[in-house]
Formats: sequence, C-alpha cells, structure tokens
Amino acid sequence: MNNIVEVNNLVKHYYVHEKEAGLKGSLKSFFNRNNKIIKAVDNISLRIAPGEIVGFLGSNGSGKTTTLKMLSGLLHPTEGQIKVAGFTPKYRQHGFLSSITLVMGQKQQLDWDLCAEDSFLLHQAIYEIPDRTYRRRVAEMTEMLELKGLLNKQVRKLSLGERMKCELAIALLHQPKIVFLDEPTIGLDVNMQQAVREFIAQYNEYYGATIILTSHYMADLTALAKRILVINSGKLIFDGDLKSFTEQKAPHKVLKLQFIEPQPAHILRRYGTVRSHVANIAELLVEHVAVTKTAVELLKNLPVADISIEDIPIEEVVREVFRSGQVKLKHSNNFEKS
Ligand SMILES: Nc1ncnc2c1ncn2[C@@H]1O[C@H](COP(=O)(O)OP(=O)(O)OP(=O)(O)O)[C@@H](O)[C@H]1O
Repeated sequence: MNNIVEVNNLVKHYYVHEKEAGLKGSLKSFFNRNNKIIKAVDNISLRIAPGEIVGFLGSNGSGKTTTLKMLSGLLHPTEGQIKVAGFTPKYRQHGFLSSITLVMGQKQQLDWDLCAEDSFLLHQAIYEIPDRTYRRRVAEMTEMLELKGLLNKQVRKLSLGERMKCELAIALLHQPKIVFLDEPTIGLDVNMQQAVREFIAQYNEYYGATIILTSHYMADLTALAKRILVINSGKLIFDGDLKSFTEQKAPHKVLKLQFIEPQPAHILRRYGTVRSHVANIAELLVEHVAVTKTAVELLKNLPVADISIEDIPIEEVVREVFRSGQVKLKHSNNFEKS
C-alpha cells in the first residue's frame, strides 16, 4: 500500500531575535541584534499509510504543532522533503488543499459574529461543493455531531464544546482524506471530549480518512490512536504501538482518595505505592491489571469519602521517558533500549 504521508529528514529552524527588556534593551538590540536559532524539528522521517490514526505525543515545545503546520503547508521546512497525498504541502496546490484539513483546538475558523451556517456556506463556495453534496454532508455532520439547533446560533453564543463540534464539522465539509488535529479536545469537559473522540473515530471508519492528531490527554490517544509518534526536542524518539509504549512506560494508574479520617501510611502501602499523602488525602499508584480489584478493596476496608481512577498524565509519562533516556528510535515501528 502506498503511503499517504512521507516525510524525509524534516528540519525546521525558527530564527528569533532576543532583546533585553526596556528602552535600553531596545536601543542595544537596534545596534547589535542578537539572533538565536530554535531547532523546533530536527531531522524527522516517517511514513503513514492511508486510513491510519496516528497520535503525536511530546511535552510542551517539543515540535508537534510545527510538524503539523509543515505537513499541512502552513510552514515551509528549513530542510527535508514532505509528500502528503502525493503533493508537496508548501506549494498549497488546489488538489492538496481539498485533500486535507487542519483543526486547531486553540484557534477557530468560524466567524464569531456569524452563525455557523453562514461560515459553512462560505466554505462551500471556497471548496466548490455542489449544493446537493453540501446539503447531504451538513445533514450527516448534524447527525454525527448532534448539531441540531446549533448551526443558526451566533457562534459567540455557543459553548466551547458546541463551538468545537461546529469547528470539526466545517473543517470536514469538503470531506478531506487527511485530517490534522492539533489538540481537538483541549478545554472541553469529559463528556464533550468523549463525543469528539467518538466522532473522530466514526469519521475515520466511514470515510477511511487518515487522522494525525496531537493531544495532551492520554484518553484521546488511547481511544483513537494505535500508533504513536513520540517527539522530544524536535527529534522523533519513538514510532510504534501505543499499547506497548504505555504498558512499558506507564504501567500504573493513579487512585486518588479522600478518606473520612486520616489514614496511616503503612495501611495505604498495602494497596499500592503511595505517591502523595497528606492527612486524609492520598494518591496511590496501582498496576493497570489490579486497579479495579484494589478500588473495591479500598471501598470495602477503609472509610473512603471519595475515589477516582486516573491515568498518569501523558506529560508525566513522556517527561519520565525523556528524563531517563529510556527509548531511542531504531527503525520506524521499532525501538530499542539505549
Ligand atoms: N513562530 C515561532 N517563532 C519562534 N519559535 C517558535 C515559533 N513557534 C514555535 N516556536 C518554538 O519552537 C519549539 C516547538 O514549538 P511547537 O509549538 O511546535 O511545540 P509543541 O510540541 O506543539 O508544543 P505544545 O505542546 O506546547 O503546543 C518551541 O521551542 C517553541 O517555542
């Protein structure tokens, strides 16, 4: 099968000029510019097959957004080659633009002063979507994303989650083959995150679209992506199966507990590794396989007022992996201990 995304030795440098604060700093930088290079993406190569869902994972500033922007043609690479659906993104040819979409959770393309439907019509005109196809797709999106009653409301009056659903709908109206999603669930409540995830999975299944997403929420990646690309300081350090990555690097869940009265540490240690413990509040690390059983035992044996089970935040897993230098990319879909 031909790859829909092919990236070879991709590099992106940003050139920034540093200036000290204040008037003196401005004057100094006027006569003596202090330029600095930021190596945001550092020699990345990868292949993605049609229909894959691939998650980009990395700590803040590791280069995920920069990579997505280059793949979608918003930024030109400093070095390296990219082919997306057979096109070179930086030329932003018509055929390329109608094959892709980029949704950024932090930015919107809907006009706040209009209702979503007006922006949809504009999108229809830009992408030259025939009327019948347009109506069919809006009906499909309305059903899949439960948009009924939202499309003719002024966008600024929609809730964050409602707006995000409209953002996804407009971004997909031209039925792109490749969908770049940068933090699509950021700031949404748990139910809305779930709705967005289900929609993305459905879109992938119905249309065979390739999905490439970044997220700081572990749940997004576990629900959607079988394969993850882990990026650190602009370098690809892992390309492979999410399951093997999380099992190896985050074999525990966090049990957050509040007790009716303070519990001694030696009692808590019977149930897991104590991660933090102050008076009647504690966090325990428990292996994935044992978490349900441990929660039941805690509820049965101790005066628990509140309990929740959470994944270790993805940031933490990645930070730990990076800190300990545990993985080093060997081949695509493969890694070795360094
Ligand atoms: N326009 C820019 N000019 C200069 N430096 C930039 C620019 N955009 C990003 N950077 C820098 O490039 C590096 C990579 O940034 P990028 O936004 O790609 O990271 P990220 O992995 O998406 O981070 P986050 O998870 O915080 O969104 C960072 O050091 C960032 O400060």
